[in-house]
Amino acid sequence: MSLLKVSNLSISKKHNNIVENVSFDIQKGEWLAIVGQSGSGKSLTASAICQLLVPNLQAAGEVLYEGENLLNLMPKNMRNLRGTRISYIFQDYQGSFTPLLTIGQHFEEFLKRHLKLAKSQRRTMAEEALASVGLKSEVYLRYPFQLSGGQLQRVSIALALLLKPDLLIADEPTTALDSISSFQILQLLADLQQKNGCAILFITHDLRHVRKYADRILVMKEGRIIEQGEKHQLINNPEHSYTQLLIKASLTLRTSRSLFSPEVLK
Ligand SMILES: Nc1ncnc2c1ncn2[C@@H]1O[C@H](COP(=O)(O)OP(=O)(O)OP(=O)(O)O)[C@@H](O)[C@H]1O
Repeated sequence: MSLLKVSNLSISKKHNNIVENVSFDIQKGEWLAIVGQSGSGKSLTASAICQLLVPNLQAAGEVLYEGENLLNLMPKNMRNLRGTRISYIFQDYQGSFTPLLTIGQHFEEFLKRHLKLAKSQRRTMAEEALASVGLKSEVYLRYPFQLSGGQLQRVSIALALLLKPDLLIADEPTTALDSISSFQILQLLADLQQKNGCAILFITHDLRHVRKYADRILVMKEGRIIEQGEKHQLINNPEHSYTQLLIKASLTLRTSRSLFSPEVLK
């Protein structure tokens, strides 16, 4: 059975569809990538899953998780589910932090909201989470502006995975990072996924990352899914001319043999 099943999801503004009849499912522990050029509707699709669309946009259709259509969930229930069962990390990781709160205070707020624990237990849990993403415990006392982009994105991942969600939605999590930090962050996500077994819905327009990490790929164009399939099948035998173009474009970006060597791309 699928972990999450999206059926005929449409997103509209004043009755004009921006995303149209999108259907896909995510299996437990799977890494599913949504690719497509800028403006194709990837982020809106991801945001709609947990009711994160801005108020001028409406979602219709079905997002089935544990027998419930998440589009109809009451706001309070959705807030409880978000961050615990389904978590997000975004490209704009800085925007996810409150500048005047330390990293530790972010953990405190999050844990107090979702769990009943003693202060010392919360501190231990936060420090273990920081360690799991390769950060020292001293980061707990720092403010967001005192961390690099890569470090801050690591904190976002630690917070997103803190309560062991079933699904992590990662919306272009490395776009704002340099290429070395990007690969480190993605490798970290892959390692944590191995450990935690969560599924990842990975939004990107960079096929290089998809080649390495995804199990399945879904291609969007102008608000619709035009092709989806298992990674090797889709990359080696793309049916749609747009998918062929995307793959060709990603191949011309080959700059270093090591980055794209068969070992890396396997
Ligand atoms: N609040 C909004 N009101 C109206 N149109 C919007 C709104 N948000 C996004 N759009 C439009 O919806 C379309 C899809 O946007 P979306 O952000 O999902 O694209 P994307 O594929 O994620 O692009 P990118 O890779 O650049 O993030 C775009 O044309 C965008 O301009």
